Amino acid sequence: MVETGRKYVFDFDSTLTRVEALDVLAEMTLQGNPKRNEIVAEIQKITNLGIDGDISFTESLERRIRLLNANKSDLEALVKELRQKISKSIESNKQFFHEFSEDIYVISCGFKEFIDPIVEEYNIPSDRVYANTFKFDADGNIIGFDETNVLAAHNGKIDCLRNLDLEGEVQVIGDGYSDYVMREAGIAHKFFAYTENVHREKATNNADHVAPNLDEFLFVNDLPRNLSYPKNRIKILLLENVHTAAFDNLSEEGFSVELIKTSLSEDELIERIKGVHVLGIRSKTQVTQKVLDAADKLLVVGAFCIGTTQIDLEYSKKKGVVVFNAPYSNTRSVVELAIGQIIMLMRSIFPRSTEIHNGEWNKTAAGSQEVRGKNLGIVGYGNIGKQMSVLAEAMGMKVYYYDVDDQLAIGNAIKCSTLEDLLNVSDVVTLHVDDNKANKNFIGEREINQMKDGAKLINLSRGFVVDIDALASALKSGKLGGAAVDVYPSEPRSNGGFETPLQGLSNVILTPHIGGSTEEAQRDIADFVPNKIMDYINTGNTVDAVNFPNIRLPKQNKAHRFLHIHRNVPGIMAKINEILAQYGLNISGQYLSTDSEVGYVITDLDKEYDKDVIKALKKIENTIKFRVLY
Ligand SMILES: NC(=O)c1ccc[n+]([C@@H]2O[C@H](COP(=O)([O-])OP(=O)(O)OC[C@H]3O[C@@H](n4cnc5c(N)ncnc54)[C@H](O)[C@@H]3O)[C@@H](O)[C@H]2O)c1
Ligand SMILES: O=C(O)[C@H](O)COP(=O)(O)O
Repeated sequence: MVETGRKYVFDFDSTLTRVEALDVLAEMTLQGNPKRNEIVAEIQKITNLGIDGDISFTESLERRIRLLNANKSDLEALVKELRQKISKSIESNKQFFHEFSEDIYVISCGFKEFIDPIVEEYNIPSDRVYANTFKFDADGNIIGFDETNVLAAHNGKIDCLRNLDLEGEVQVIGDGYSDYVMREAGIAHKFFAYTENVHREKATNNADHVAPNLDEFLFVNDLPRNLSYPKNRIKILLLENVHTAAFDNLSEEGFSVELIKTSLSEDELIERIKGVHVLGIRSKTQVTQKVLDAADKLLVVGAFCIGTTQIDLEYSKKKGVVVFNAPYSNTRSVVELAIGQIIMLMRSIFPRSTEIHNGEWNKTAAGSQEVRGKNLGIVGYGNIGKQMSVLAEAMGMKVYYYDVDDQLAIGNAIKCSTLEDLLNVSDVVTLHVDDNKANKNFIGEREINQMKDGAKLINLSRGFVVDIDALASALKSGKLGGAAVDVYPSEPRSNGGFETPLQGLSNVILTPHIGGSTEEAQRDIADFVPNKIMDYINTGNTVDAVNFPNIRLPKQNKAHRFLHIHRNVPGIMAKINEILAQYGLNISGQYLSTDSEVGYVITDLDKEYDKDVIKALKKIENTIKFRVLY
């Protein structure tokens, strides 16, 4: 970073601090006043009218001071309060204010009495703070302001800056009308609309650049900063109506997030993925090779669900794109639905309910049985299968399970060594195998014929697992006594029309892939997946990534972190370390995790180093991705 000869002119209220100081003062002085809320609202209204230029600033100041009813003794408490209200990204970038102190000015229509003590801590001395001053009476009451000060007049900042006659490029950073007019009048060279605390259209519409925080301002100017890359520059695209809490979590972290209600087709996604750093999807969106090739900035795919076969995991890895999912958040929701379905199917509740809807009373015990003592066959004894086992036993069912992996029996469940054994014995078969494509048509005509006559089949796993035509025939012929189906070989991308051969069949419960769609599950996923995403973006952690070498990194402590993803071919590690040694870097930690395809090396090092090392590391043959974090 180079000394630029620029001058930086900061506004105070709602820029350096998150608040308008006079509003805070009003809140304090009017405590106990029965009309407090009314007066505070009036003061805020007048503040905004002044900031937006709808009334003259002098008028706004006069009117507010009249309503304030403040005393000199209140100012100490105000300063104390303002110290707690420094803008977040200003506070985290103190280094900039210290290093560039000589070039930083504050020009504010606020008052030196409270600005000076605040900005002093940011190395800005009183003689570089241009602001109004109060007038007090003999008892210390604030009765007005120094009217001869240029800043007390309408558009006073223009005159103030003109009088300063600063050399070099002058950049103004502020949130309001009075700031951008300095640029408009030609006294400042650039105006940065600062939107970390308030977003004023008049300011943003007239800005040379909108800075959602100081990180952005420092990044654009290549100035020393606390963050390697401003978070607002990280674009996140969330599809398939993921819970809005995910949007809130990621936006609050400072990322730029877009939420789309539906899934997108491959072509649409290819169009939208450009410039996107993080893609959030559920089970419908196909992240194919073509999509990944079009993704020029993609770092992470977050599957806001359990299944991940909709994502080309191997190709993502080759591209250095890390994939996370939510392996447990909706487990319980699926299990509860399946339990409900077992009872509904065994009691033939849906046919009885449909009859009544059609105006028919059919009280009968035919085809209605208790679940107590019946055999439940669980196919796929993973997270969902095991919870099913516990709840079904609690209802008095006898549980049998079959899994391709060696799974430990929970409770009194009985392990079957073949699928056929399980199918032969079960009154209800429930499928919870994973979404592995090898499970296509895993349950077909042959397997259905191995089931007991009149048995029920439940599929909440994946649509392709069951040959749906074979299932429809078995239901029509009476071989099976009922089915509950939540997933289909082909599902629409958004809500609307849908057809399946299972429609209209008796004792068949059809649901639109809602096994995991409960408020609780979606809310939990909306915390779980964003946390994984943020951890990877902010620190490089890949714990729980489904396609990538997992690594839990220690906290970065005043260090810069190099993240190097490469194809796992011999000699890369040696090359990385050769370059680090060549540039004489002081390494405080190095971590490596590999699988057969990729290697992920993380190096923590002292802040001071020759930045050319980055170019050299990026040039190493077989490098897939490289990032610097601080
Ligand atoms: N309907 C929904 O809304 C919904 C919600 C959540 C999960 N799911 C689906 O439920 C399924 C299970 O989820 P989970 O979290 O329990 O997964 P999991 O990975 O924990 O368990 C799957 C189990 O199936 C076993 N398995 C795989 N293929 C098998 C086969 N051919 N025969 C026998 N066992 C086999 C695996 O060994 C594993 O133990 C997944 O397909 C998931 O996508 C659907
Ligand atoms: O994989 C899953 O978790 C389920 O199939 C749920 O998927 P969804 O979030 O698209 O409903």
